[in-house]
Amino acid sequence: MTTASRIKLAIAPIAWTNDDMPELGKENSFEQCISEMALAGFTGTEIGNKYPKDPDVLRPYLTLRHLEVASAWFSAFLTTQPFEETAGAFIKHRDFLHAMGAKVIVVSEQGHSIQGQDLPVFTKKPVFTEEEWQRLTEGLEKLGDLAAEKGMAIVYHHHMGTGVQTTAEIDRLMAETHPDKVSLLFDTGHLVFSGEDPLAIYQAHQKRIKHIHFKDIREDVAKEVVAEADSFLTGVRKGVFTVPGDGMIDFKPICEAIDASQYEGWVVVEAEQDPALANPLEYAIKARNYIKGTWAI
Ligand SMILES: O=C1C[C@@H](O)[C@H](O)[C@@H](O)C1=O
Ligand SMILES: [Co+2]
Repeated sequence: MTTASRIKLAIAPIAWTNDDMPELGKENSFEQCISEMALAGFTGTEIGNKYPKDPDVLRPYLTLRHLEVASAWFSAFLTTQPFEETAGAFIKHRDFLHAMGAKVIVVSEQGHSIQGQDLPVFTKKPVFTEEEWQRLTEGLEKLGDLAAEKGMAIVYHHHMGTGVQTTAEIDRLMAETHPDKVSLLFDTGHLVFSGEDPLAIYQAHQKRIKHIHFKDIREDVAKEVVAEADSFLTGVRKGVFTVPGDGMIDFKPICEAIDASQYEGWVVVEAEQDPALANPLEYAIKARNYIKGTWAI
């Protein structure tokens, strides 16, 4: 199989309207966002806060633009709330994604997360206790069972400012969950921002990786976030993330590793930055051109 027949390219709406900071891009409409995704040459999208919540309303908007739903983010609170609360919200999210034809569900543990708080992201990230690790791994396996009821899989999103951010934390999560129940999302931007080696992580966990986010890092801004003890969201506002090809990450060896693993699924360009400073259509085209030039897709 060729790269182009194994991999589909999507883009996340977070560059147009930011769910973590809805004031960023509030002027950008839903239809502008999805039209510009299609115009830039993408065939998939994730879900943003301006998207219609009813699958029957959303579907025709996307079909008109030849866009599919790749997946969407789900915040779990397995370490801080009774399982039933996360499960109830998860089932609604799963059923929405299933109705939209998605195969994977992005899950991130937000119990104790500081990603939305005004705290230094490098020094105040949570570290789970043994009991929290157990609640997390058992809860994720149960979410994996719920996903499997619909023929879907959960893909865990390691993330800055959370209890699963570093290489050791990702390794532990993978070691302590069953491969048939919990898969992994590989996000280049979060790994490099955290100081991890994305290629090594890809190679270590390639059999578990079922969803990919491509974002690049502006190295000078990443250094400033450390030096000034900035929060995650301050880093985003300052422009730590950008599209592939516009930052410090060498995507060529990563694309080669993805090819070598015969990965089948979505690669989602996800580069949240202030749309008033980085025009979303311009950056979407920049990302599409860079990927075309680096990879045979
Ligand atoms: O996948 C993601 C979803 C966002 O809401 C998040 O904060 C971002 O950084 C990300 O990687
Ligand atoms: Co991501």
